[in-house]
Amino acid sequence: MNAHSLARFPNGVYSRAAPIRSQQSKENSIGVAIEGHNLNFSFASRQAKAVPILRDCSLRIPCGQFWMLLGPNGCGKSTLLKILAGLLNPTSGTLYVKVPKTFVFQNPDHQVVMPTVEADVAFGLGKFNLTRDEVRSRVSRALQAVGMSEYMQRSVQTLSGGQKQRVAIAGALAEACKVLLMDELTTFLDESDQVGVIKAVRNSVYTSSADVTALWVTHRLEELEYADGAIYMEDGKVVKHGDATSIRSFIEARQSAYIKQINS
Ligand SMILES: Nc1ncnc2c1ncn2[C@@H]1O[C@H](COP(=O)(O)OP(=O)(O)OP(=O)(O)O)[C@@H](O)[C@H]1O
Repeated sequence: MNAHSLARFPNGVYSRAAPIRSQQSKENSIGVAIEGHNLNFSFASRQAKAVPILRDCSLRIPCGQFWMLLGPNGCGKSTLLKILAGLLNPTSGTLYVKVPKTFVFQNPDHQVVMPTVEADVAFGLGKFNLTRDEVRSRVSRALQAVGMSEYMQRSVQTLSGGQKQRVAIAGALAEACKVLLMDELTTFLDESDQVGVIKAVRNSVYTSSADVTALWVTHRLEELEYADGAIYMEDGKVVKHGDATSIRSFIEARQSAYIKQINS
């Protein structure tokens, strides 16, 4: 079994992620963590008709950066993220995602499964044949990256939602994950936990020697201040793709045009 195809699933165990059956790019461009071209995805309706969800989505995210994926409800953000994670297969298109990759679930209780923080972060390391010292060292570096070093011996039941999210991210980092895919992690968190998680991700990307890349789905425009780049989707399509500042201006202009339109 390829350890890199493993993802933690809601049943509380590691399971094999669905393989990406789309054609992988032949040249995995150096310096690129995620690259997709003309990705399409449809669900089958009850009448067995294909309902298009993603249409010709193309994106390119460089290694070692923190990117965000934004767009209105139902535009296809989670579907695209699941395709990048290998949890769904695109109907057509080409895709390259660096491995190991980890999909971090919105509800940390689906991912943080061991009794203590230390045991949970070490949970996925069994398959690597590491010495006890190597395991300790990986766990300690991962917890440091997410600002949770002092929680090593804590029971996970005593952690807040945001702290659990950070432990889930540390688990991925300990396994030398290269791409973190995160779906609206801050939705159910209070403001200080939200900032804690987002800073932990940013710190993991910037301080890691392993060239970690993160893609973060969010509804919150203000979170763009932490991002290097962003992708904006509408109605199953990637409408704009670029640096975080220009995407923010683009979305604000679109929102004010919409408000003018409904007020006129
Ligand atoms: N299993 C499914 N069967 C049929 N349609 C689905 C399924 N899952 C999602 N969809 C539809 O696909 C579209 C995109 O959903 P998706 O969850 O990707 O959007 P989203 O942008 O992440 O939305 P939100 O911001 O509300 O979480 C929506 O219209 C949704 O109803």
